[in-house]
Amino acid sequence: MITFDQVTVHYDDMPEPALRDVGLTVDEGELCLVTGHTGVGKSTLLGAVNGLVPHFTGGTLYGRVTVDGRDTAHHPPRELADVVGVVGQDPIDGFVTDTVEEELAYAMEQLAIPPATMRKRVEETLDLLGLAELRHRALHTLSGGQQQRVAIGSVLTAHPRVLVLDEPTSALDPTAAEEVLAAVTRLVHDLGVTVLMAEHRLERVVQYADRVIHLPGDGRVRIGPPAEILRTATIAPPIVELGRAAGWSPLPLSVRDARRAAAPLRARLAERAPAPVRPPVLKGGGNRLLAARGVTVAYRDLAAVRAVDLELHAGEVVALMGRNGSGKSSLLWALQGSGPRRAGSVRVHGEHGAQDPHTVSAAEARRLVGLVPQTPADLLYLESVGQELAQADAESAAGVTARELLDRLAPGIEDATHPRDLSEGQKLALVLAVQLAAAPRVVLLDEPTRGLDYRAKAALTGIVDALAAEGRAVVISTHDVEFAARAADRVVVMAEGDIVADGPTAEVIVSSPTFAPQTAKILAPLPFLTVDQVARELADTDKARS
Ligand SMILES: Nc1ncnc2c1ncn2[C@@H]1O[C@H](COP(=O)(O)OP(=O)(O)OP(=O)(O)O)[C@@H](O)[C@H]1O
Ligand SMILES: Nc1ncnc2c1ncn2[C@@H]1O[C@H](COP(=O)(O)OP(=O)(O)OP(=O)(O)O)[C@@H](O)[C@H]1O
Repeated sequence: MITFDQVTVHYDDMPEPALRDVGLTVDEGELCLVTGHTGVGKSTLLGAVNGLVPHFTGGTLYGRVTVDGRDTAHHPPRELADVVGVVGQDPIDGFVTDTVEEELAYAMEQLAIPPATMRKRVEETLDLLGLAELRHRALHTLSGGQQQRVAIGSVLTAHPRVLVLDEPTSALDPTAAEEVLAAVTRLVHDLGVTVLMAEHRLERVVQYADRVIHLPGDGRVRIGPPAEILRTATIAPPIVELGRAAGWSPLPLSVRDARRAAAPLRARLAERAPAPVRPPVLKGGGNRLLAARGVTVAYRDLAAVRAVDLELHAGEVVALMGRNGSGKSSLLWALQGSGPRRAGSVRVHGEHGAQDPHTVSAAEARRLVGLVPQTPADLLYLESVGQELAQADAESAAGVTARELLDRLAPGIEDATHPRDLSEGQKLALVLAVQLAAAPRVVLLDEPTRGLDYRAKAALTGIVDALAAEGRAVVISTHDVEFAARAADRVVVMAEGDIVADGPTAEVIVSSPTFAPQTAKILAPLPFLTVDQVARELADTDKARS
């Protein structure tokens, strides 16, 4: 269905090609997962399938890509729209209309599908993706996850035979992600749709993949069965890390298989008490940095945040979790001061006593509370990476430079590169570096792991740990349960604008079928959250024995 024949893609001004001599064939009805570190060329590979690369991105494509027999060199994306549906990494970028219903119908209108069929498919898709209540909403008023669902829906309505999905679940809550992936898998199994999907959160998708295309980073690709590729890949979900640490063969890829393989491991770990979980940071242990009382955010008659009380203390890393649309971003913007707040108060303790970031100057507010938004590229406006970094350092008083932070998150980005030409993960890493260099008292990160590989997430965990150790408070709104398990001491869960749970990470997420990380699911009832904890425990057991 899709063939790449000796494909090399070279972007102008880049020293090395993004793809080099790639040859591969994806059969009809196959679901292929594309993996690789941040910025290795996954989006480039996906973009080449419908000709977005190079027709829209610039650069040069050598070799030949065909889809359903059509050569993309001679068919621009528009002429492939009846065969290939593409969902890009940033849903807002792809929207062409104003409301949910219009967006769902747009692709079909372009293909001149009869109105009666269109109507039926729009209704089906609204149900399939849980969008019925939002059908008349303006797209720009939707939460990040709601927008991502619309983007996926708008592609599905056209019934393409090939689906190209670039990180399709990055903004979705765990349940929504499962539902969307189940829907995609059904298309593959029942209708023979061919899917090429790039995703960093392998724990969510690997069990659905027929084959994995791994980009090791030199522009080439390896393709093979998931278990075979993941045995040696530098990128692996927790389940695979655990399997490697425990020496399981064959490597299980689903929690169910892993639980079976894990019986001896559970027995060995159970021998030792006490529980190994990282001791929860006591709430109130550090100084109180932020106190929010009765914070209410409403958009006309929709109450997004309802009278929320929240305290943040020095040294805390808090994960803010909850369904799409539960009010997380609205709460963060209200805490930061520039978002709407209908009622309530926010006090941040800075050099000049307790201040409301909403009433001080923008520069002062930045030193109190820093926020990295869900679409970080909005914050990049200079001509080069170097200028962005220099500007951040000029404004900051922190001991670490923005360049140092960037190199820890995404190594190898040159000063001269235009921010526009960075991959999504690289853009995020740049914005994180710029914001964190300012070292505000309270750091708010809205879904900061989109586009980040496991290595970058580990680096981000290290950076937020260091910020906390310096006496700052960090709040991370995230759907990435594996990241939350590693990075956060405390988890706050929101539902429909309320805080419904607040406590130490282990307590809040282990007991939750939605938020439990893979390690917890595999080793339950033992209280392990991460592979690192298991590995440490095994090392200690070995030491005790010898
Ligand atoms: N239009 C462009 N012009 C110049 N360079 C580009 C362009 N698009 C991407 N690049 C570069 O090509 C490389 C591969 O980018 P690509 O977006 O394919 O990576 P990716 O694997 O999808 O990354 P991520 O995991 O962050 O989504 C990156 O180094 C990026 O900076
Ligand atoms: N400008 C707006 N106008 C109207 N409604 C809005 C607006 N912004 C957000 N909403 C609605 O408020 C609710 C909360 O949105 P918010 O973005 O805070 O959720 P979230 O928990 O961050 O979601 P996600 O996990 O999908 O990012 C959602 O139902 C959303 O549709």
